Amino acid sequence: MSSSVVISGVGLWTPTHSISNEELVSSYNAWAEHFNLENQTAIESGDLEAKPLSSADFIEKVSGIKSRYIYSKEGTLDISRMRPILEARSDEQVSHQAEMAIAAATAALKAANKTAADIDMVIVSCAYTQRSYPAIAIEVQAALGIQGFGFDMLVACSAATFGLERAADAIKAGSSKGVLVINPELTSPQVNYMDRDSHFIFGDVATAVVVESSATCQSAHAFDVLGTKSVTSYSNNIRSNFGYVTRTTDEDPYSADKLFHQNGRKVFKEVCPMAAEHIESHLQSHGIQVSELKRWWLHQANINMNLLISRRLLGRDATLEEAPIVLDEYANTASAGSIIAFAKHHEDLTAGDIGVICSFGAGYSIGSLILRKR
Ligand SMILES: CCCCCCCC(=O)SCCNC(=O)CCNC(=O)[C@H](O)C(C)(C)COP(=O)(O)OP(=O)(O)OC[C@H]1O[C@@H](n2cnc3c(N)ncnc32)[C@H](O)[C@@H]1OP(=O)(O)O
Repeated sequence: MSSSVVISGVGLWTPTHSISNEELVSSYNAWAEHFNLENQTAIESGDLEAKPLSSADFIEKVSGIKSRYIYSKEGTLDISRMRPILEARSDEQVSHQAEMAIAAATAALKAANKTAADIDMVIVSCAYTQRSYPAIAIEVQAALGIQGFGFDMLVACSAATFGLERAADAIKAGSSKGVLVINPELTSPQVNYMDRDSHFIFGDVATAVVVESSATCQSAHAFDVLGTKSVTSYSNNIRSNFGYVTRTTDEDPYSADKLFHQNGRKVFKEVCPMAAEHIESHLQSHGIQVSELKRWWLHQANINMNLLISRRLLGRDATLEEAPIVLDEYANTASAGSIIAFAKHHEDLTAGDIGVICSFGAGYSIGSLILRKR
């Protein structure tokens, strides 16, 4: 029998610190009230807009998010700062993002029953890297003692699925024996905790996946990769203008447009049908009916988006068993969300069960993998 591409292990690293909606809203509202008091005259004369108050009930109702993990909680809720404090590290120390990546990668290797010697390609794939070079992937490669090569790639919310497609292609082509795809999503430095409409959306986490050939697989919970599909379509509705060019344009590097910002309603309206059509056409191209799907490991941006996407395809709401939700605990973790759902909800499937991992978000970018339990 010919060999296939398999996902043989997944690892999840969760930060120890978390912030509940109530804590977050209490800090934001204290900051907003302080801002409004300090700027009372300008607000009363109409020169400045008052900062509106946030609400924990609103957040849970519109997003399904109850809490989020954060790499460093210190400073984030302090109304004189409103951003995390991360200690600066020397060139000789492991970088913050590599530390997260190594923890998730180590867990993935263990789950796959593999060691560093079985891997020859490391992809660090996420929404942001904390520096441009040397690549975080090469730092991780060195720390784990992997021979071969590594590189970073950025595709916002679809970084994990796009990275997995690159890995699957390398295994299929025979150019790699084992690939680690790692998603250290350190989102908190880019969250605008002073923006009522987006302060609640993101959390920090790291996930990692081992991709190899069925010929070398020694895992009890492996999945054949039946197909991969990636699509992008340019949109400004989710954007961050943060970048190395800012130094030369003399703009304020801390201004709101340099942080995550979005037109959430438009994203919701435009991305849901795109993601539903993407999943349907991907399944069709493999002769698989939507009704045959045992599990949907969907991107975790908003519970209502996930319900809408499954409803469009199933004609009813997917159950939590069919389409597990992790964003109540983790919030939106950019590309890692669908992989967290996979990490927490795959061991109960039986041989032959089919599931789909699907990401959707900034770019716009949509990526999917059809998996079958071995
Ligand atoms: C930092 C890391 C970045 C990672 C890379 C990027 C990865 C991604 O692509 S992730 C982003 C993907 N984006 C999405 O999936 C967004 C999809 N959209 C959504 O989830 C929703 O639109 C959501 C939750 C943002 C807002 O929900 P929605 O129902 O559309 O509310 P919205 O229209 O904004 O506001 C409704 C009302 O509540 C108010 N409101 C907004 N925020 C709040 C709040 N926190 N508290 C109270 N009221 C609020 C609004 O002002 C509005 O009032 P009005 O009706 O008077 O204008």
